[in-house]
Amino acid sequence: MKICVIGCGNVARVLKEKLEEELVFYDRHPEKCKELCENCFFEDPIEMFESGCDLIVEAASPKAVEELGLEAVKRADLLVLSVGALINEELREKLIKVAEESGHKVYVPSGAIAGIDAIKALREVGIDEVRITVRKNPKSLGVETSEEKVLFEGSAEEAVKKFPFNVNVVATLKLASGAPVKVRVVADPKVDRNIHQIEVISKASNVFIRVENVPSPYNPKTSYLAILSVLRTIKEIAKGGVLRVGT
Ligand SMILES: NC(=O)C1=CN([C@@H]2O[C@H](COP(=O)(O)OP(=O)(O)OC[C@H]3O[C@@H](n4cnc5c(N)ncnc54)[C@H](O)[C@@H]3O)[C@@H](O)[C@H]2O)C=CC1
Ligand SMILES: O=C([O-])CC(=O)C(=O)O
Repeated sequence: MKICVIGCGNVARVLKEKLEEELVFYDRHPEKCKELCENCFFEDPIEMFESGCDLIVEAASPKAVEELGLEAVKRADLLVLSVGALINEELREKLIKVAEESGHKVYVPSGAIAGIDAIKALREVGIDEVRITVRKNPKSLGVETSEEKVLFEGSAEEAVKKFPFNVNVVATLKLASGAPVKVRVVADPKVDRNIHQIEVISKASNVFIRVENVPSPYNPKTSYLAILSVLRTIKEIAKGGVLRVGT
């Protein structure tokens, strides 16, 4: 399997360390790819997409999904990590349409959260409410404060606009649940983990999820779990397999 990666940052680095598949990269800053590997990067994303990718992994930014998502999914299956971009219904629908027309898939891994399996199942009875509190060290949220501070309370749509590199998980919750998602973002100098606390209220179950994620090695904003989730998704795609576990 040949995997083409958009973005040569933290996620890309770990993929390079952990995967045995053939990997090639593109980044709007080619010097970042050069650091990663001298001979396996492209300066032009379309050239990379046309080099015969089996899977394109977006590990860059919501902006990259807007700029390159459609061109990517025309040519291969696409895994989107900057899920915040998909909260935009117009872009999401276009991406789905192009994927259908070209016979490709769009994968959205669970990323830095858990419980997507139950949330998808509960959709069958309708979900009344989803709430998430994202708690990170102030440094990860780009603020300075010596005490706990609520930076944001509002909708998923507003949250992803305000914190494009910190709350992609909110968009994942929204896509999985189909319900309104109420978001709080808290800067907490006492924590050194990225903590996501989720409550899902429905007729069939109330679900309470708390993940306390170790930040990833090259970017503390991004939880290591998010990269593990990408790795596992790629391995399951590569393996095919008949046994599918989880909703
Ligand atoms: N779905 C989820 O649960 C999670 C999603 N993420 C998202 O995954 C993405 C990757 O994360 P990291 O590797 O930690 O970020 P990073 O900041 O370490 O690396 C991103 C790389 O992408 C490049 N890039 C950004 N915009 C681009 C564009 N428009 N075109 C080409 N290259 C571009 C940057 O130059 C940088 O080298 C981020 O958007 C992050 O917010 C992170 C954590 C959890
Ligand atoms: O990695 C995390 O903890 C969450 C994150 O940055 C995001 O959702 O964008």
